[in-house]
Amino acid sequence: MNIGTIGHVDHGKTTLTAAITKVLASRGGAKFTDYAQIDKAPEEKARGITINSAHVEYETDKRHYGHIDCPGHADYIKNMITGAAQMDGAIIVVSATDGQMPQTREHLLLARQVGVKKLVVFINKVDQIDDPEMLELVDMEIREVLSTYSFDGENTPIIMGSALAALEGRDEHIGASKIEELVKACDDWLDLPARDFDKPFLMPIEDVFSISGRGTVCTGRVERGIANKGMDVEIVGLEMFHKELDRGEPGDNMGALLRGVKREQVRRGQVIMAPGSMKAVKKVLAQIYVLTKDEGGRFAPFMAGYRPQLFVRTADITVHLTFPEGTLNAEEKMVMPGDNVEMVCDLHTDVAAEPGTRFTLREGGKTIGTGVVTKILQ
Ligand SMILES: Nc1nc2c(ncn2[C@@H]2O[C@H](COP(=O)(O)OP(=O)(O)OP(=O)(O)O)[C@@H](O)[C@H]2O)c(=O)[nH]1
Ligand SMILES: [Mg+2]
Repeated sequence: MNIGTIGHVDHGKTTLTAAITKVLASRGGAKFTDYAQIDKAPEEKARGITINSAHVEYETDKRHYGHIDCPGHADYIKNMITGAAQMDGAIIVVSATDGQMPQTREHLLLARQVGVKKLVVFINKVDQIDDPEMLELVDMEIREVLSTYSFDGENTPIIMGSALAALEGRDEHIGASKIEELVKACDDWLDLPARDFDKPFLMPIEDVFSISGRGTVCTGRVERGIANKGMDVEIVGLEMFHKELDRGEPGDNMGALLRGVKREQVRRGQVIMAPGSMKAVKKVLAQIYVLTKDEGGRFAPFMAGYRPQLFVRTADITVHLTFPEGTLNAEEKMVMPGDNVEMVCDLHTDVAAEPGTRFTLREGGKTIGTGVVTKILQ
């Protein structure tokens, strides 16, 4: 299972990550990774965007975790939107001295939008708080914020401790024992993601051939689900047909022979999928990260009405971008390189998509942004 630490700057995400590896290393479930090793994360290239992030791994009695920690706010934004390291669940770190802060909320919102269903809260730096009532207040406040962003504020486990104490091997009652509690809460509360194998079948069409006397063959790489010979499939934008597919699994490159389908009816960019598993959409709401010029993006800002190309799987569609209804000063509002912004995407042709579908935006052959669908509008 993939998780990560998220939360406001300086609240202790990296210290906590190091502390988890230290505590679990003491019983053989991890290799201790010190603070300095985590924060000196190697640069990673993800879809042309540089994301600085560190990955550590550890094992509990129940599960194996891959854990991501990013060094900065911008890296979290990019990571969540691109899904460079997908999080199936997260640990939100909140310093007891500050309580929830703007980036606490921003990370919660993004986590929600990219499909993280459950979180565990670690209230950190309790070594600096003498007043127990203060901790109660932080507890109440964070439960309220969780509910605001549609998480289960009432039942989400909240653990209070000190990552630094755990890392330094002192004050067991707020240190190591709280890390044990945190890890146990992750095991018990966070749900394992559905495996790609168990999801409905979907294959983006890369190429189309026609074999005379037999029919039309579409090739592509299976994104998820299993295809079995003879099963019914739907081609988005086409009606349902009864087709013959050989078994295909996620990751397989395959060709699907579609009898009765004409060459002209299918094209690159469409998807073949389990009937009814996804809809063809024309208009969606999306969270978009706009690349900076150093990341190869635009030099100048853009405004509502901007029309880049949207790339999703094998499809390439012109998109018309506007601000959501109710945006203040939408006429004059500018989107700057480096911004994280919510926009309405009006697609020139429809495409198979659902909340969580990721895409990139390109203009004149260069990637200028990356996004994730948060809502289907039409
Ligand atoms: N007193 C105290 N200080 C802590 C605790 N945990 C972390 N710190 C300190 O808080 C500061 C920030 O900790 P980091 O772990 O770097 O915080 P971060 O959330 O990773 O920060 P960014 O990655 O920059 O957003 C450091 O000086 C830590 O030593 C704690 O439990 N108690
Ligand atoms: Mg950090």
